[in-house]
Amino acid sequence: MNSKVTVWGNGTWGTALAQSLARSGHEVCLWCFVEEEARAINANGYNPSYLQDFQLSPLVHAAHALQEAAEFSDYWLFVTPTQFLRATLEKLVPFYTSHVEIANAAKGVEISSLKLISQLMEEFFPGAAYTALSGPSHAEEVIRNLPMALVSASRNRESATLWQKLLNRETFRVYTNPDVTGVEVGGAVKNVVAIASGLLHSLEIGDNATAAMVTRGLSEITRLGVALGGRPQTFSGLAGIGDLMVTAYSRHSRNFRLGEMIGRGMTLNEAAAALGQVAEGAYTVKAVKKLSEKFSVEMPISSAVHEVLYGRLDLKDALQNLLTRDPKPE
Ligand SMILES: NC(=O)C1=CN([C@@H]2O[C@H](COP(=O)(O)OP(=O)(O)OC[C@H]3O[C@@H](n4cnc5c(N)ncnc54)[C@H](O)[C@@H]3O)[C@@H](O)[C@H]2O)C=CC1
Ligand SMILES: O=C(CO)COP(=O)(O)O
Repeated sequence: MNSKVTVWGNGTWGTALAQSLARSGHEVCLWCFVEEEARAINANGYNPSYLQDFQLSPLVHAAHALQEAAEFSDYWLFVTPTQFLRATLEKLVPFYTSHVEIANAAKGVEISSLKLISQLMEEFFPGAAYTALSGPSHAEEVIRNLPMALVSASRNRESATLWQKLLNRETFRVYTNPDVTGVEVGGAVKNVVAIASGLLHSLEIGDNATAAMVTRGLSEITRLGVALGGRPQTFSGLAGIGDLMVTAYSRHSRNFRLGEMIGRGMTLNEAAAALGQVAEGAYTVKAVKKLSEKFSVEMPISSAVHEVLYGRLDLKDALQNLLTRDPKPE
């Protein structure tokens, strides 16, 4: 089926997803927060700000006007950074109709409300069909059409299957999953562990230490996910360990690179500016800290990342604290 899809967000991931949808023959309206970027994409056929080296399919066109993008299609795919999503959704309420199928491919937890993205969508579009798309998927590889796989998670099987059909191709494999909460927690919190991985990398303390930290990181992601209602098995799937691996071990990862830069001496603000792209883990960690307190979930790695980024704890002291915790069963 060839359809029309609106992609809300022309950052690195939105641009790669738009191109991927066009490769499957879908017509795409790529909504741009910045008006000049929409103009430049339509004039030159590539995104001047993200993935500049890649010519976009003629099936992709850009729009800045919310109404134009909203009325273009009944398939709305959000790729807006999480902390900006509320302001975007507020403006879209007047254009929403019950025909619209909503999907989201951004990863994070809203700091102000501690809501997952599915809960934010429910706040603005009560009862809407909603699907979370998540898994190991660096945009830099997707835009080059290299093979990957992700999860289409919805409580409504028809919606999960609909997005699977829209997106699935040989190089873009899509698996359905009913566990929206688990998939969203996995995608959001792995970014915090990826920052920890970058921090450890800067200390050059070895692969063993990173493997141990990432594995214990998966434990705390799972603990939080299950406390919020997710299924344990989701965390051993693509949206759990799969995404954790690709983010904690890849040079493409914004979160890994942010952690590495901070570990080498930059402040958070300096590292974020040098990155020039969103590293969601730096925001999600604030929400995770509050959630872990609210649900009494022990999350020592996330807590250490929070202290290093926002507290006064030196990285080496944070590591020392982790290494000297009381021994316990796995
Ligand atoms: N880059 C990647 O490979 C992947 C990213 N993601 C997730 O996708 C989401 C977007 O990430 P990227 O595309 O990498 O970000 P990016 O940093 O490349 O782009 C950020 C986008 O946000 C827009 N923006 C800036 N201020 C805004 C505002 N106030 N309101 C609305 N939009 C605003 C920018 O114009 C730009 O389009 C994040 O949640 C990220 O975790 C998920 C999978 C892969
Ligand atoms: O979510 C991602 C890959 O699946 C991208 O992670 P980064 O934002 O750290 O690059």
